[in-house]
Amino acid sequence: MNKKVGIQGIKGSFHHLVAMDYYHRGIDVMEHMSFHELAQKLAAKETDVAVMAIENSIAGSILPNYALINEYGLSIVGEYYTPVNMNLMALKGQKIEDIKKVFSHPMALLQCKEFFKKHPHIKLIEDADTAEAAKRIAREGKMKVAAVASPAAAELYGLEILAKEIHTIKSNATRFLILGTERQKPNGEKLDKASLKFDLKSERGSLVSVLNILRDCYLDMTKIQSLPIIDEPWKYSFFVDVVFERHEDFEKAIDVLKLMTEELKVLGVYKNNLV
Ligand SMILES: O=C(O)C(=O)C[C@]1(C(=O)O)C=C[C@@H](O)C=C1
Repeated sequence: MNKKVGIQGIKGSFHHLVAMDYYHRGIDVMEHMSFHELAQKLAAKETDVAVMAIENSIAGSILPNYALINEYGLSIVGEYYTPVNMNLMALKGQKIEDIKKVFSHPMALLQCKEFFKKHPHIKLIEDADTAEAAKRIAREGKMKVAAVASPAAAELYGLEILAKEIHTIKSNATRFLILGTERQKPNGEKLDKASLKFDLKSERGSLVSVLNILRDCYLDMTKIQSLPIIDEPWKYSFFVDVVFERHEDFEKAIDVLKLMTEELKVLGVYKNNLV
């Protein structure tokens, strides 16, 4: 039976392209129109795994997604980094000057801020998904509006690309997480990366003590993200990614961190895919 892979958005979205690249074949892609729905359906086991964008090299972290992973008790079983190519597309036969409104996912619009500064006559409107915006323009036959989406979306929904590669920096890339409901089982791959979540009191030196443990256990921190604990003002949760050579080092660090932090959770141990 095919694996049911949840994505945010529809076919032609960046999530869809990642699902295809990551799994190659043997999957049924399940479309969702929000990250919340994506997390909810995975937690309810209506899908087997989910692909979720977590960070873009221009636009930064998608903070609510950290909270969703935590809230729904999801497990990170893999990660995938991919170049992201943003394009302005509309019904055939128009020029940029004809376009009055552009629809796209807020993360996509953020990645093209510099381009739109040069076209101030265009109104930017946030949408649920890049590909869905493209599909809707095609379906409704709307002139004077455009979408920002992948070349695959232009092709799938029959739109013309008016301006290609409009993202601010050519090396634009997004990190995606592959999520499941259970910890990644040993699969022959070297699982050399982990994501942790813990809470800290705002006390002098509490964070630096944690960082010292990571160093002493030979863990290399690749990311740290804080998020407010909403019912305890001025207290924070920290989401930390680490890479390591030896699993024993990671286990040792966890044993110590359990004593030093509150609510320590291992969100996942998986293969480092950043090469
Ligand atoms: O709308 C899409 O196509 C998406 O897959 C969403 C999303 C995101 O959430 O960051 C994915 C990758 C790109 O960075 C822009 C948008």
